[in-house]
Formats: sequence, structure tokens, C-alpha cells
Amino acid sequence: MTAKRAIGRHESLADKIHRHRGLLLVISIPIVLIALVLLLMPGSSTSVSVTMKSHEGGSNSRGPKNYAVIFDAGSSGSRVHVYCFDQNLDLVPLENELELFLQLKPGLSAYPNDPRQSANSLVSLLDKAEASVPRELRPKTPVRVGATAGLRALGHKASENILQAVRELLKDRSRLKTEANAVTVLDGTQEGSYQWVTINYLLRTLGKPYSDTVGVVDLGGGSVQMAYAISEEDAATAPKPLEGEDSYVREMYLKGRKYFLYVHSYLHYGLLAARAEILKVSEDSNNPCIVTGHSGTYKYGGNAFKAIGSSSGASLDECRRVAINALKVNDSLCTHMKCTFGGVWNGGGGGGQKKIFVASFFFDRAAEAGFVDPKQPVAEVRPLDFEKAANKACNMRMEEGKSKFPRVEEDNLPYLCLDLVYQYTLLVDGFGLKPSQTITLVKKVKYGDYAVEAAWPLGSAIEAVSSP
Ligand SMILES: O=c1[nH]cnc2c1ncn2[C@@H]1O[C@H](COP(=O)(O)OP(=O)(O)O)[C@@H](O)[C@H]1O
Ligand SMILES: [Ca+2]
Repeated sequence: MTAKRAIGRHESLADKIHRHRGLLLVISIPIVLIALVLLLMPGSSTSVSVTMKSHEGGSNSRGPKNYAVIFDAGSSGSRVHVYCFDQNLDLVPLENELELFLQLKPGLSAYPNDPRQSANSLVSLLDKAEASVPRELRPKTPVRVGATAGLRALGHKASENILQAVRELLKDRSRLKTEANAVTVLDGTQEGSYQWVTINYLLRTLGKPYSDTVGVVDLGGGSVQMAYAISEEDAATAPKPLEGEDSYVREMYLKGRKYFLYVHSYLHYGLLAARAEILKVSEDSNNPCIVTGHSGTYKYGGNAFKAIGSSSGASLDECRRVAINALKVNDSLCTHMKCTFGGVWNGGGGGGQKKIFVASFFFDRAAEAGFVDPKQPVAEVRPLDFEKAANKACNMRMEEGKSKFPRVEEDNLPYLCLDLVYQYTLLVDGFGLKPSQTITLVKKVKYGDYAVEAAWPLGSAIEAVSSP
């Protein structure tokens, strides 16, 4: 025994390798095979953006509670979400809600020439978010800032200056942990996949077969995303993306299952960007989408557009035609099996798109138009509800607005016909939904006794607390 131990202690590395060669061979064969498969995979898909391990064994080496602070630097406003997860990656309450959620307007991109002021617009959110994390956990708590369409559209130099100012703000003012790449412009497919993770996490469909998951649409101010899980066979036939675009399919491991996620983000097709596209068409004259009695200018992305209603009234049909043109639905660019619009592959449909959860401006406008209850977290509607409301909005005069649509914000009233027509057109002509198909408009998703905002930052938080 003693002799053996003595030998073991003085064994050289070469001896060890020799002694364990059988074991090493067994371990290395699958590693080499996996590496080969990864190398040979077609260029149509990128792998793992959100890795969420199954935590059944409670193998998380961190403390019992993990906080994450995620800033959503959206084109129309900035928001912060603070979440707290237990070891099983379940959300646990912070005080009496499952998240801290705060928001303000305008967004970072409203200060294109003043990076410091842009970054400082986050101070009040940062201070309150940090205060909600227990003092001793702050240095272990990741903070991320994800900017979306607003900074994407601003161009590289201006947006990088703003992000740098935000990095400095976090360093100077906060004790939260900033990982490398914590402050970035999210690419559109990342934003779409986080949104899909958020909603399916809250619905507890992650880990189930892909056809039990739900698809998501997120209509922001600057861009719109669609994401849904597809079969491995469909993923294999994904066309190559257009030049300069991200690939169509992301592979993700979530709760022990591999998903092939079709995801696409359409930059410049967000609701506020679409208003500009639609107003451009009429230049200095009347626009068929603007409510009668309004004459003004619409500002977007540093440009101003005339927004003048015709004295004979807005027209649903004419406005539809302009919106369809703006979407480039019948674009000759479509070289794939089937396209949505603008030459983009539609993902092939299938089980992961049977149920669609539609978020952000879809919910907000439906609430303002009065066909969903803003106090409810979700509402089941059909695209034709948008058309019906559009018909009413396009046929009113400005002075009737308050009585016909009491919930509409004053600034939105001249554009209510335009917004509702665009939303209907996007769903039906763009994404190819039937006007009568039931879809779920979502603001929040019920999770146990609570309701959580249906927004991409939760997907990012899940990644932040589950990555090594
Ligand atoms: O966390 C959220 N909860 C509810 N609504 C949200 C949340 N985040 C964004 N929104 C909604 O998204 C819309 C604005 O989109 P945003 O400013 O994020 O544009 P972007 O995504 O194109 O950058 C608004 O209707 C806003 O209310
Ligand atoms: Ca957004």
C-alpha cells in the first residue's frame, strides 16, 4: 500500500496519460465528433444565444438568490427591469412584485449629439434599480444595457459614443457587476430570441416539444420582430439570409431541450418608423391615413414629415394601399419558398406558430382604440378587430376623437387611422395571418400569483444569471 502510494505521488504526467489512455480515448471521441459536426454545419444557422441549463439538481454554485438588472434602451423610451431568481431559476418576488419595472421617455437616441446627457438620462432608473438589490449582493449582480432600434438607426459612431458614456456612468456610479459586452446595441435577432424566451419562460413551455411553444411578435417604435420555434428539418432548409442580414435560425438549449428558433427583425418597420414611411409618400399634400382636421408635422429620426388630413376624410382603402406599398409585400426580392415582406423568408410556419403572442404597440393601440381592457394583462383578438377599429378611426374628424376614442393619448389621435391600418396590414399582408385568426395581445404574462412584463429583458436576465 505504502509503496503504491509513493509510486503514485511521483508519477510523471506522461505516466498518468499512459495509465488513463483508455479513459481519455473514450472522452475524446465524442468531443472530436461534436467539433466535426459543428464545423460541418451549414451557414444557415448560428448556435446558442441563450443557454439556459436545466437546474433540476440545484447545481447552481451561486448563492440562493441571483439578481439581474437589465436596461431596455428602446427607441421611444428607456426602461429598467430588476429580477430575482432562486436556484431553480424560478422568479421570486422583490417586495410585492416579481420584478422592479421603471420607465421614462425619451430614449437614449433622443440625444444624438450629447452622449453624456444621453447616458445621464438613465441615472434615476439606475439609482432605483440598484437600491432594490441587497447591498451585499450588488457586486455579484450583473447589469446589462441593451439598446434596440433607436441606436441601431443612429449609426455606428454616434451610438458607440452614447454606449461609451453609459459604460462610464455605470463604472462611476454603480457597484453592480458589468461583464464584457454588458452595454451594447442588441442585434435584432437577439432581441427577438430574448422576447421568445421571456414569453415561453413565463408560460412554462420551455423544455416542452417545439410545437407546444408559442410564437411571438414584438412591435416596437423602430423595428418589429417575429420569432417562433421550427422543426429541425425546416431549420435545415433555411435559406441564406440577404446580404448584411443575420441568419434566420438560432439554435438554443433551454431546460434540457434543443430548439431551432426562426427569428427575424425588420428594422424601420416599427410603428413610429412606419408612420414616417407612410407620410413620405404624400410629401406636402394630403395623406389618406391622417385624420381629417389635422394639419401638422411628424418628427422621426431627426426628420420632419408633413401630416395633413384631407378635407374629405381619411380613407381606409387608400391608406391600406399606401401601407401595403410601404411594406413591399409583393417585392420581387422574394426568392425563397415563401416570404413575409421585403424579401424575407417566412420561416415555413408549423406548430411553433400555432399560437401567437403579440406585444408592445399592438397591445397599446388596441387599448387606446378601446377594444381591449388596458387593466388586463392579455387579450384575445383577431386581426380584423384592428380593421374594424381602423374603419371607425379613419371615418372620424379630429374634434370627434375624444368622444369616439376616450382612451387615446392626444398626440396619437391624428395617427390613429394610420396606426391601426398599419397594424392590420402588418399582421395580414405582412405576416400572412388570416383576418379571423385568434391572436393573444400581451402586456404582461401571469406567473403564479403575479404578472410579469412581456418584454425581452427577462430573456436576457435568464442568460445573464445562467451563464458561467
Ligand atoms: O417592458 C415593457 N412592458 C410593456 N410595454 C413595453 C415594454 N417595453 C416596451 N414596451 C412597449 O414597446 C413600445 C415601444 O417600443 P420601443 O421604444 O421599445 O421601440 P424599439 O423596440 O423599436 O426600440 C411601446 O408601446 C412600449 O409601451
Ligand atoms: Ca422594444
